[in-house]
Amino acid sequence: MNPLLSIKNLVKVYGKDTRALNGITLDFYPGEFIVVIGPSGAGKSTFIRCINRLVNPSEGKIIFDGQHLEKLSGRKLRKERSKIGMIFQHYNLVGRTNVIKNVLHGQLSSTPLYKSLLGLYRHEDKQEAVELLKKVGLQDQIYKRADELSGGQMQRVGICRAILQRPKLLLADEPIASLDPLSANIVMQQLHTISLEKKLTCIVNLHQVDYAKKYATRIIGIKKGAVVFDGAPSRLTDAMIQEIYEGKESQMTLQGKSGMQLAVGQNDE
Ligand SMILES: Nc1ncnc2c1ncn2[C@@H]1O[C@H](COP(=O)(O)OP(=O)(O)OP(=O)(O)O)[C@@H](O)[C@H]1O
Repeated sequence: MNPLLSIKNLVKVYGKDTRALNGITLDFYPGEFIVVIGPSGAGKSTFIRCINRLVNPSEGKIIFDGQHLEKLSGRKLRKERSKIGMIFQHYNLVGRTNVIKNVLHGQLSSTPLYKSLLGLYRHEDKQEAVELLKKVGLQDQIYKRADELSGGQMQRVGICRAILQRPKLLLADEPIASLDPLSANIVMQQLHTISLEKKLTCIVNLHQVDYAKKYATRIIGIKKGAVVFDGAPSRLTDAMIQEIYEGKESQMTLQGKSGMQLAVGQNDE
């Protein structure tokens, strides 16, 4: 099987000498649900954001669906980017706009500007938006303003928006970091279920090792901008987790009572 995404020797240097990514080479295959873990400052967000060029890499290649994304700009970049859905930690919804319009924003790249300004969305897009919102249990919130929702509900809207874009690849940058454990559990479950149903390739940054083990088909551990683990969840031993989070064991609970309270704490390096 050909990879959907090939990353070759990806380097990102911020400013003069903050080397956030130190030469990452990875292939991602269709249908994988990949969770990226690592301590705070390891480079997880930078890695995810380089893939869709929200952050421009300093060196390396990003070959997605046969296109060298690192070489693209303008309209060509926007076209390729429209095949990559993104879910953000802080949701990035338009607060004063209602839920369904926020979801329909996922289709903006393929909707003519005048139509989106007039709110003239395609019937099939509206139908699918409603279906998606039902799937995540938000059928009663469709016409509510986004800023009236809870964090967990907002993130579920964020998932629907990304899915309505009909992406080949879904990126999620700490999608549950701002949520309480119960909402986090619901969001992860729904993200996983929808990705499976739509046969999407999904790359998710998480601080919670337990969720990584529960949902990932493959876990990638990043430390100081380099890959230090790449394998099946069953291969991620406690010793390996300690190695990845070296010196931060005290902030990490490996087995919480509720089975979902296993956050790896952030530090302020
Ligand atoms: N815009 C930026 N300008 C300068 N340095 C940055 C910028 N963004 C990130 N960095 C630095 O790059 C390194 C990697 O940061 P990044 O946010 O990618 O890590 P992370 O693993 O996602 O961390 P966290 O889990 O805390 O979000 C850190 O040293 C960080 O301070």
